[in-house]
Amino acid sequence: MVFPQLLTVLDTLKDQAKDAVWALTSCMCQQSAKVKINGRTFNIIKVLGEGGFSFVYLAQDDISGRQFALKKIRCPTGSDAVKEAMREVEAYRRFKHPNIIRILDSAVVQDPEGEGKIVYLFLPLYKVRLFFGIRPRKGNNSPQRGNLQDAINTHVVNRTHFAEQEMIRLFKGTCEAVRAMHDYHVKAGTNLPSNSSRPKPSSSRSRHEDDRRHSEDDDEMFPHPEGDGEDGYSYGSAVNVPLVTKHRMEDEGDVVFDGDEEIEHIQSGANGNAGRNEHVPYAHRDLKPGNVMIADDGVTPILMDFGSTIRARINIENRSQALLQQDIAAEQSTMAYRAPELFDVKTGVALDDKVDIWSLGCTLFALAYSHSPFENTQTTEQGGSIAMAVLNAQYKHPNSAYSQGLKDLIDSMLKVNPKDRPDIHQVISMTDRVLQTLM
Ligand SMILES: Nc1ncnc2c1ncn2[C@@H]1O[C@H](COP(=O)(O)OP(=O)(O)OP(=O)(O)O)[C@@H](O)[C@H]1O
Repeated sequence: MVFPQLLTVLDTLKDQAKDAVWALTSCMCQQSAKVKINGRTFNIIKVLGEGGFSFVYLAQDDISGRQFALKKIRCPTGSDAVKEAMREVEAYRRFKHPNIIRILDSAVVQDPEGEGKIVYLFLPLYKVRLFFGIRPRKGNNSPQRGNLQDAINTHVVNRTHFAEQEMIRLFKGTCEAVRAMHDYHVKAGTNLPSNSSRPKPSSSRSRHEDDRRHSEDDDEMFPHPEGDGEDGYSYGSAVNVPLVTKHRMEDEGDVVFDGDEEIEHIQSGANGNAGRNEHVPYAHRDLKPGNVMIADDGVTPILMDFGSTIRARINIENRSQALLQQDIAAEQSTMAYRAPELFDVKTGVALDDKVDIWSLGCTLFALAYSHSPFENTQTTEQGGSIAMAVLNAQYKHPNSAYSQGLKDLIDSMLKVNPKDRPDIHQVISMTDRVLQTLM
């Protein structure tokens, strides 16, 4: 059955190409493309970024002039892509923290150019000041902007590097965002769906390809466009656009989109534990410099991109569950930052939030030395795979002026056995200690 899969790949590529051409032509012709959502018109000023399954645009409300980052996720017909996108929306809503990006609004519309749907996420805009992809040299008073990967790239081009204190502060803010996820609590007595109902993707298929195999029956899961009280944006009541379906999302924690087959309405206090909070850790699962924005103040890191976020604790009881988790990780977590236990998922173990600690170790290493510890290693340069380097924790610190405390902190997170890694609280304490030695 090569042909249906091939057609699906071609369809996905065609969709991506359409977005790219649209973005390019609107840029070159100096005229702004427009998108109409819920009766409101938004001018698309430019492309801010492109991910595996989405484009992020700078969009401006025609009437108020207010600007947003508008993330557009194309969801082909007959797929689970909408559910996946809604899971991302739900994750954005779930975590409220100064170092975590908040979602202002979301909408699901019929794709005017195809049979599928489009999920739009309205996010606060973080300004990126780039000159052909390169931020200006330090010393010209322009604050750090873009994401941490942009900052790393700028350092590479300018042959500079982060000052240790600055780097540690950015890292600590990122860790505090991660702590909010690992420490997530829900009201007692809630019925939490399991992660295990997720359909089995194949590592040889893209998310969209795989999605096509599932029936489209989840329109009622779409969210109601919502404003947020604290200077968030609201569509108001005008609804004269192809907003295909909408669904009121309850307050935080009430509706969960974790299982593909289930939406569970959580009943607080149902088992008599009302008043106590239950610890339900979430893992980001794709921590890397490219997923941490630097806020407009130039110093506050903001964690974003919750497309891979999942409840952290997953018991692996049999081989098929192990392969499923391996496939999900292969599809959704960036290889050079992915924990070893996700490359080779073992039966009879539990995956947990320590996968993020490994990625934090890789992230801090990348801030210090411009690349993940498992890129540009002797193993990979000699043709060995990143996976082999990761599974053996094969890396070494390049020569640098960074403190031994910083190097020890990185090493503590890059332990092959997750149990040997510190938890996020310990990482933050260790980070504080390194910071103190620098002041
Ligand atoms: N709020 C924002 N303000 C400014 N730029 C943003 C914003 N959100 C995203 N971007 C830009 O768009 C890029 C892609 O965003 P994001 O990581 O959310 O997309 P994605 O499709 O999930 O990506 P990936 O495939 O890497 O996981 C970011 O790296 C960033 O450069």
